[in-house]
Amino acid sequence: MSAVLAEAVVPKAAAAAPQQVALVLLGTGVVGGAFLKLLCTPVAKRLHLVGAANSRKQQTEATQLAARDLRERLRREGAPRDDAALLSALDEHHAALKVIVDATASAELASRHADWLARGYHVVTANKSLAGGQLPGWRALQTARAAGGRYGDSATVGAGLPVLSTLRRLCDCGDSLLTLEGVFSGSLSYLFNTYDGSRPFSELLRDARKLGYTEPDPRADLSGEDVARKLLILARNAGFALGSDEVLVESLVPESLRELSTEAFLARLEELDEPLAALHEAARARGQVLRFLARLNQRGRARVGITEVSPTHPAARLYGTDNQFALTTTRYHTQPLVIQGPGAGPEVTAQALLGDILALG
Ligand SMILES: NC(=O)C1=CN([C@@H]2O[C@H](COP(=O)(O)OP(=O)(O)OC[C@H]3O[C@@H](n4cnc5c(N)ncnc54)[C@H](OP(=O)(O)O)[C@@H]3O)[C@@H](O)[C@H]2O)C=CC1
Ligand SMILES: N[C@@H](CC=O)C(=O)O
Repeated sequence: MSAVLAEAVVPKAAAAAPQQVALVLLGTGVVGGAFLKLLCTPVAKRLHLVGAANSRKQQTEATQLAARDLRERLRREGAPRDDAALLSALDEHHAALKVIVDATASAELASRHADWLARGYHVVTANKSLAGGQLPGWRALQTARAAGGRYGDSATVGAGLPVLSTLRRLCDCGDSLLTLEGVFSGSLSYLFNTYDGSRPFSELLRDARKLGYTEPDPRADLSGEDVARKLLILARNAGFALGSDEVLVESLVPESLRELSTEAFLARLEELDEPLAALHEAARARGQVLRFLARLNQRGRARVGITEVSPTHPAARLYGTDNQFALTTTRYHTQPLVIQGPGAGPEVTAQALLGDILALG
C-alpha cells in the first residue's frame, strides 16, 4: 500500500533525465577494444565518442569513429597523437558531461589526470599509474577531486569488482580498515591456480597474455608491481599515506630478464620455467601450494610476493582469474569482509569503465 502511495505522490518526471556524454578514448588495445564494443550496445546510446587514440595515431572524424574496425584503421591511418586536438573535440561537443577514458598503461598520460580534472573534464581510468604511483601524484589527484573533479577508478582494482566502492562506503560510515589481504592479480591468480608442473610456466603465461589478462608488458605482473599499485590504491583510499617505496615487493622476474625490451623478454619466457618449477616442487614437497599474495597490516606494513599456503587456505580455493580481497575493519573484525570474483579480462574491465561513465549522471 505505501509503495503505491509513494508512486502516486512522486511524479515520474521528477527524476533527472540522464545527461549526454561526450568522450575521448585513450588506448584501443585489449580493454579499449572491448570498451568500443560496449559503446555499440543500447545502454551506451547517450555516450558520444568524439575522439580515440592509440600510442601513435588518433581520430576525431565522426565517420571514422563510427567505423566498426576503428582499432584496425587507427593502426594504419589517423592524425599524429596530440592531446590538444582531442580535448578540443570534447569542448566542441554539446554534451553536458565531457569524459576522458584512459585505457592505457601509460604513466605519462596518467600524470595528466589531475590537470584534466582541474580543467573540468571527468576522468575514467583503467590505468593505475597515478593513484597507485608516487605519493605526490596521489595527493594531486585528491586535490583535484576535492575541487569537484570526478574520477572513475573502479577498473583499477579487481577489474571492476566492487572493492573500492565498498571500502569507501565503509570509511564514509566511520569504519576503519585494519588489515587487507588477498590475491589482487587476475593474471597471477590464473597462473598459480593452473600451474601444476605438467605444462611449462611460460606456456601458461603465453595463454594468459592471449586471453588479455596480463599487462602490456607481463613483467609488470610478474614483478609484483601491478599488485603493489592495487595495494597502494586500496590503502590510500583507506587513509594510509603509503609511498610506493613502502611496499615490500618480491619479484618473480630473474635479474637477467629485467632490463630487456618487452619484445626481447617475450622471446625468452622459457627462462622463467626452471625457477618456477623449483618453487612449485618445494611447495608441493611440503604439502603446500603457491599463491601471489598482497598484505597490509595494522601498522601500515605492506608486502606483495609469492607465498606457500596450505590447500585449505582461502587463496588456495580460487579459480581462473579470481581475485580475493579480505578486509578486516573496526566493524568487520571477527571475520573479514571478503570480496571475490574474476579480476582481469577485457569484458569485465571495459564494463567497469562503462559503469563509471554512466554513474557520472
Ligand atoms: N587487461 C585487463 O584485464 C585489465 C587491464 N587494466 C588496465 O587497463 C590498461 C590497458 O590494458 P590493456 O588494454 O590490457 O593493454 P594493451 O597493451 O592491450 O593496450 C594499451 C593501449 O594503450 C595505447 N597507448 C599507449 N600509450 C598511449 C598514449 N600515450 N596515448 C594513447 N594510447 C596509448 C596502446 O597503443 P598501441 O596500440 O599503439 O600500442 C594500446 O592501444 C592498463 O593500465 C591495465 O593495467 C585494468 C584492469 C584489468
Ligand atoms: N594485469 C592485471 C589486469 C588487471 O588489473 C592483472 O593481472 O590483474
